[in-house]
Amino acid sequence: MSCSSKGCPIRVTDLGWGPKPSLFLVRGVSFALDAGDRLAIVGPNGAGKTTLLRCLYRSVSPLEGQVEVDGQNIWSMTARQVARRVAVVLQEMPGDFPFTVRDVVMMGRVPWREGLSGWSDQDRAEAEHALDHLDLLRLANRQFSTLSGGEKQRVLVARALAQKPEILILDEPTNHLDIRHQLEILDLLGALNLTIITTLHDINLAAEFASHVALMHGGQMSGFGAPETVLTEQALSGTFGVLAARQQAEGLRPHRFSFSLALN
Ligand SMILES: Nc1ncnc2c1ncn2[C@@H]1O[C@H](COP(=O)(O)OP(=O)(O)OP(=O)(O)O)[C@@H](O)[C@H]1O
Repeated sequence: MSCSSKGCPIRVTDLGWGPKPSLFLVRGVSFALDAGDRLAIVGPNGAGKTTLLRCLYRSVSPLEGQVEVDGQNIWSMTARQVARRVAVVLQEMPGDFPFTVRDVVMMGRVPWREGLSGWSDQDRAEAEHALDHLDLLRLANRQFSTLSGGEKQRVLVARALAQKPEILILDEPTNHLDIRHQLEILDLLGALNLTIITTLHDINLAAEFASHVALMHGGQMSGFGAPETVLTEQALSGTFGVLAARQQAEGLRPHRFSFSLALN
């Protein structure tokens, strides 16, 4: 597997992390993605999805195992080197801070800034391109804090794209978005030619979006592979404690599920 403009491979081997050695929140997680693959991580609340992501974007150092980006352990790289290859869109919204939308998107260029130099023409061009791509040019001079949740989310995706990453990691990118914007953002992400790793709570959206699905439960990855292999009625029912029923195939949407509470 080699690096290209179409994203970059990532390999996770026997990964484990917790706030202390006696408390692992994720453990024994292994998987590999090739350049351009799209992974959706699904699982119930508290399964360890966000914790796993934190290990992948070098926020916390694993207690066990390793994460390699294009064959290189991310902890043998500087934070800046990783930030040039891996961008992150998190659930938490920055608080009430006095930046415009354009300022926030420009922050994506920080890993590329040399020393104390100001923004280069390329930095400005990449930020404008990202603003345009997310249909944000008309909001570029607005204060970020005045935006709706959905608009903020799009700005944070634009900031990540301005970073020109090869791997894009997202934690619930469809949070705060109405159904139209959910579909739009996944459509946009799917067209990016990057390696994408995202948590998603909506199983049907995950099945449509992803080339690979990982099922997380109790800090472990209980399934990994193609959506049609991993997302079975039995696996979903067991993992989420519900009754999952696969619906009749509908043309381009063969993996749709409906869910109901399991009766004890
Ligand atoms: N620093 C910490 N110390 C102790 N427990 C923690 C810490 N961070 C997270 N946890 C716990 O670890 C578990 C996994 O949390 P995590 O946020 O990874 O789950 P998640 O699958 O992303 O959940 P959700 O779908 O609700 O966002 C949760 O029970 C959480 O309370």
